[in-house]
Amino acid sequence: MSAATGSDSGVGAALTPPPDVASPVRHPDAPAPGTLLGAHYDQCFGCGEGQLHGLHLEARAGEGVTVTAEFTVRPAHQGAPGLAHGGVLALALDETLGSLNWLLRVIAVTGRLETDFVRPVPVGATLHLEARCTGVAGRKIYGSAVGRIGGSDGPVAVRADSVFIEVKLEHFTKNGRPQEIKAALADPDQVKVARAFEVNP
Ligand SMILES: CCCCCCCCCCCC(=O)SCCNC(=O)CCNC(=O)[C@H](O)C(C)(C)COP(=O)(O)OP(=O)(O)OC[C@H]1O[C@@H](n2cnc3c(N)ncnc32)[C@H](O)[C@@H]1OP(=O)(O)O
Repeated sequence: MSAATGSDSGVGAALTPPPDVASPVRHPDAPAPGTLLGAHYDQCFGCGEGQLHGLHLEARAGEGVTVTAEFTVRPAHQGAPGLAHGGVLALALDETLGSLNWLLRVIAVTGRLETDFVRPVPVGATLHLEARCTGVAGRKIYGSAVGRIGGSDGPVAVRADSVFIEVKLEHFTKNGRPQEIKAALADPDQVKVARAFEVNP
């Protein structure tokens, strides 16, 4: 069996929520609309301040189960001369969609991310992102996001649909490299963040 077909988990699964999908429920303890969410991990390439060339994406809680975020493209993020790499833009969408989990208070990882690149995004441009959870079906969390340039009401440059899959904290402690796991578990701020993601911490 090839790596690509590993467990066959989710292969071919649609990004369209099933008919029995439930509306997402904002957790009562979710950060208030307007709150800056902060990094879920200092070393995250999407949001961590500890990553020199990372995106340093800043996400903010919105109404319901929505978030907004901003990311300014730097020279380290280029694919073509003067233009953001598509993978970096997909990362920005992934990270913004992942931030929805702060509002659900669920730990989840990206299962599938489908991205449309609509306009080139130059170095120096700020990508204004908005994501919303479109439904929850069992462990599957559906979402959509767009990224605009030229302002928060500017034209759409990128968009994505996603399915995140809810996991337990053990997903990270069992699969991550021991030295980073040990450091994270020894950091009270990191443990606090992990608890903020979990229902009934
Ligand atoms: C400390 C700070 C914390 C907070 C940490 C937050 C981190 C956020 C980081 C940013 C986001 C990322 O980049 S996360 C990193 C990138 N992603 C990953 O590394 C994930 C790697 N994949 C996996 O580990 C696994 O495949 C899982 C966990 C996704 C699924 O495995 P599993 O747990 O065995 O689940 P399984 O039973 O197979 O499937 C459960 C249900 O989900 C569906 N499903 C499974 N995979 C997919 C898929 N790819 N696309 C669609 N649907 C899928 C199945 O059809 C099934 O639906 P049904 O039968 O129930 O209908």
